[in-house]
Amino acid sequence: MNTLFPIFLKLEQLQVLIVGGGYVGLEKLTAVLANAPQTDVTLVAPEIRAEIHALAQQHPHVKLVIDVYNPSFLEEKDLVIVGTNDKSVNRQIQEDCKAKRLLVNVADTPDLCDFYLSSVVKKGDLKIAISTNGKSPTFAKRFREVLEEILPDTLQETLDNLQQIRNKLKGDFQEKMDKLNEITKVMK
Ligand SMILES: C[C@@]1(CC(=O)O)C2=NC(=C\c3[nH]c(c(CCC(=O)O)c3CC(=O)O)Cc3[nH]c(c(CC(=O)O)c3CCC(=O)O)/C=C3\N/C(=C\2)[C@@H](CCC(=O)O)[C@]3(C)CC(=O)O)/[C@H]1CCC(=O)O
Ligand SMILES: NC(=O)c1ccc[n+]([C@@H]2O[C@H](COP(=O)([O-])OP(=O)(O)OC[C@H]3O[C@@H](n4cnc5c(N)ncnc54)[C@H](O)[C@@H]3O)[C@@H](O)[C@H]2O)c1
Repeated sequence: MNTLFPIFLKLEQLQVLIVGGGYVGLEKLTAVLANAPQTDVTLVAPEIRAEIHALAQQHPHVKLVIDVYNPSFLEEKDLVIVGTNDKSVNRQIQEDCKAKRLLVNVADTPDLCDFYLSSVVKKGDLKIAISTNGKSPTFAKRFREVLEEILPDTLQETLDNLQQIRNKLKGDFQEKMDKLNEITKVMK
């Protein structure tokens, strides 16, 4: 049973720390910015890949710090993603986060994660997050590609129309719900 509870974070209102500036750091920073480009992200590592520097130049809210991790980096942070190549450092950061009740993801160690990143399907305002319960990120990626292919581009128009109708509907909550369920019946 997949007991993960999905939520959609307003990440641009939060302070994110990424520790590690290698491939994993790049992958996770890319995932954050692809969804929430204005997020305040601090990325700390003694060595930071050139692609990360390039991303930071395009995203003014990304701050790069060339340093090794120490607990002071956790101050004022809401969410932490860890991906150094030193397992003992990763474990130490996870323990520091737990002590401060910060939510933490240790990218290559599911047992140490409070949350996983998901594969994300985007069609305009529609966003679908895919989880395989950690069983196969590659399956999640492939399934994202399948959904991206089959979802029609007209979806955004449908959502915009539905929003307009929703804003215009009069009556109490139940009446509005009945009307919206009626209009969207064709989708079944
Ligand atoms: C979805 C996505 C989101 C993202 O990262 O943005 C994501 N991984 C992606 C890609 C990917 N990651 C890996 C490969 C190589 C092939 C393979 O192993 O399959 C590929 C494929 C590729 O890159 O092509 C390696 C890998 N990943 C994890 C482990 C450790 C382990 O399983 O023990 C190892 C092995 C390390 C090793 O062997 O040493 C762990 C996790 N990866 C997760 C998410 C979480 C579970 C999500 C779920 O429930 O499915 C979880 C648990 C934690 C987390 O990272 O949050 C993103 C696809 C985005 C997209 O394209 O749509
Ligand atoms: N590359 C992948 O796709 C992948 C996938 C799954 C798991 N992993 C595992 O994840 C880990 C990281 O992989 P990678 O490819 O990003 O490694 P990498 O060698 O490219 O990068 C490691 C990063 O960690 C930083 N670092 C090391 N010690 C640090 C410290 N004390 N404080 C802050 N930063 C520190 C380094 O400066 C570097 O930026 C490895 O253990 C790897 O086996 C990698």
